[in-house]
Amino acid sequence: MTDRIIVSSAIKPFELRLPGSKYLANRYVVLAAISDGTTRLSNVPRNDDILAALGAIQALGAKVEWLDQTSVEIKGIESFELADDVVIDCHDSGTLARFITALTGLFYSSVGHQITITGSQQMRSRPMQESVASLETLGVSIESEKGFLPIKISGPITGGSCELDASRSSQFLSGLLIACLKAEKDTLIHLSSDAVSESYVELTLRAIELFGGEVKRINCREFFIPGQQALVAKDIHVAGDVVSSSYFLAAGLLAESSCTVLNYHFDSPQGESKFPQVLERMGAKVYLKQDDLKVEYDSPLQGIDVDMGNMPDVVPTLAALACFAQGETRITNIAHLAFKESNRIVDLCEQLKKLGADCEYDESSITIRGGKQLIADKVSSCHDHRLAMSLALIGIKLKGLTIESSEAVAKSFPDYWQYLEQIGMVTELVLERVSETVSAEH
Ligand SMILES: O=C(O)C1=C[C@@H](OP(=O)(O)O)[C@@H](O)[C@H](O)C1
Ligand SMILES: C=C(OP(=O)(O)O)C(=O)O
Repeated sequence: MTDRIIVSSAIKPFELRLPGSKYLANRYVVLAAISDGTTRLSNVPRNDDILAALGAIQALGAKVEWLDQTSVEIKGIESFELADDVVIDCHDSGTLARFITALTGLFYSSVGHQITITGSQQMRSRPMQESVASLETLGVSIESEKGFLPIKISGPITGGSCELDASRSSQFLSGLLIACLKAEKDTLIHLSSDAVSESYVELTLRAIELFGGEVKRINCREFFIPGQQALVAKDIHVAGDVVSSSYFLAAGLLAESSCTVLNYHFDSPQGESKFPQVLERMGAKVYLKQDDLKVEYDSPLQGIDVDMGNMPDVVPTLAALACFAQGETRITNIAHLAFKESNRIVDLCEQLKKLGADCEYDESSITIRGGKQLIADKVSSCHDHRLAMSLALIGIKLKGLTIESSEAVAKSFPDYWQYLEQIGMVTELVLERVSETVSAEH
């Protein structure tokens, strides 16, 4: 556990290019694993989630080779017949857990080999029941304790039709859409209610299309997936991560300066790619310059009422900004944030309150009244990378703020603190705590 203190901040107008999108990389990695031939991915974010995803497909028989720091070659899996027992560790990645659980449903064994899927303690308490139930309907055998990881799984996915509940996470649907491309027969998925984070389903459908796969979206609740499809390996440059961009756009505004993100992924279907429009509503000036995005401070930010159902991962970024906006910010339609790495409604607000923020919440919304004088104190990331990165932004206005468990950023953005340094923030590890831990261990 490492505490990090925000020592100082002197942010001038800056520009930067962000690492590749973990959202796209997660999809490309699993699709490459079930494609014929060798996929080459460049601009791959080398974070804990993506390293775990590459480890997972490797355990299933894909060949993975790094060509340089950010380029990787993936040769697809040749046989879905298990030659041995396999254990897959998803670490903290919800996306991987849901995608790989569906994918491993394709594997079978005539001699009783099984795949065990596990994850960190945090991941073992996040929902998996929906994936388990729909896979069982499609012919897969699963052993688990009430549907949580670790689970033992043996396929194959025969296909047919299934109901799926995607009201807590769209990842259950995305995983199933990908895996069923290779099912023995055609599959019809019927959603029992609308999917949350719906834009991520579109992200998945686009990625499937890129690899030559076909899914027919009959209507917003029904998907038809022809079985036994042959996917084609691709060469892909992974576009920049729109959620990682949000921290720097917010940093520029808090510093009353400007941020230019080079090669911003404007045409991404991911909801969070529209975060600049939210900032514009708060009073920021937003410019599109060919492939680049510039967000500039103009006048004090204003609180807004905003439905963030399709932008779940930038809610903590918005909450940090809202603390310094004039008036009230109401963030609605976010009940599914309770099932992230932390409970991003309760945990986020409780940390903000520690600093004296005027913040309240219920099961599907957060309200923050900005402009309250905050006190530099210790807040915890609750081992949630997005809380660590967003809470650190408050340090731009509040020197001496300390983030406990700051190492959580490794999940999606291991170089985050170095990036902050590049734009003019000085942060330091609080060594006392590290030595306390060491002496406590001896
Ligand atoms: O499919 C994906 O890549 C993701 C979907 C979203 O999750 P939910 O659908 O659970 O909201 C998002 O919050 C998560 O970070 C990544
Ligand atoms: C929720 C997230 O990821 P996952 O669900 O894949 O753990 C995230 O990156 O904010």
